[in-house]
Amino acid sequence: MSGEPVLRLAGIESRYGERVIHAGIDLEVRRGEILALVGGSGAGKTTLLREMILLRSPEGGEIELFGQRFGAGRTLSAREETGLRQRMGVLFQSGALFGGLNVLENVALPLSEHTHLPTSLIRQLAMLKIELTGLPPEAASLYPSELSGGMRKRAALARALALDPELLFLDEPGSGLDPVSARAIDHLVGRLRDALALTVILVTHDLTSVDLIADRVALLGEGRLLAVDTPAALREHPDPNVRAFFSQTEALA
Ligand SMILES: Nc1ncnc2c1ncn2[C@@H]1O[C@H](COP(=O)(O)OP(=O)(O)OP(=O)(O)O)[C@@H](O)[C@H]1O
Repeated sequence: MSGEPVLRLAGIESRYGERVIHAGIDLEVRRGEILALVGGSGAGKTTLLREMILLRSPEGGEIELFGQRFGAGRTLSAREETGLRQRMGVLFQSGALFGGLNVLENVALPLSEHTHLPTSLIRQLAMLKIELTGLPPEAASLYPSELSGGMRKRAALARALALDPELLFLDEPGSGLDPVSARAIDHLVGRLRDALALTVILVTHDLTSVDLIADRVALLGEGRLLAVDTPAALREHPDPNVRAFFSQTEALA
């Protein structure tokens, strides 16, 4: 993976009141790669994810997304923000599907909000995304409460892909799933990355998932990035804290 960076973090500082969560994070995410963001509970993964998806502004430092810079010193205009949002898809941990809408309506929603396409075309595009995520066509008319955990993740993924994003954020995609379903989601993410030339940022606790699909891993701890490298290299890393993260996490798994 040697694509140009689509996302760059420079000196990111994040605080809640007096509490420092990030004390200077530098990271580049290259086009076409799957980068896993890992770290102990409370390390600040979700906070960093929220900053990357424009839901939170860092207290210091700068983010460059698709060449556009923003952060503590520069806020985006509403128009710039909308432009960036349309180029990224987010799969939230909860799935965040609307319970009152069926799968087709959930997946069609971003298309009806952000495009002026005719309804019939929106339905066709939504069906395409539903099928891309491995759901059977019959699932389109089901409501979230009628889906299994794995199907719910797939439906949420179909919605995240609705606007053909270049960059996909996945927050704990395997959470709440049995190991077989979690591995199926990993394989799906890997296939979608290849088929759609996506760049993927994956926040996870699941090291099996990291080994299966991540090209690189960024390990957060002590307010900084302790290491960024391939999963194999991090297991052999010279810093014992980095190696310890992997052995402790594996011992707990
Ligand atoms: N809105 C908030 N206000 C105050 N403190 C917060 C807020 N959100 C998160 N924190 C604190 O910031 C720290 C980092 O939280 P964050 O959720 O980013 O970590 P995480 O690595 O995603 O953790 P986990 O793996 O447990 O989800 C935690 O100690 C958390 O309690």
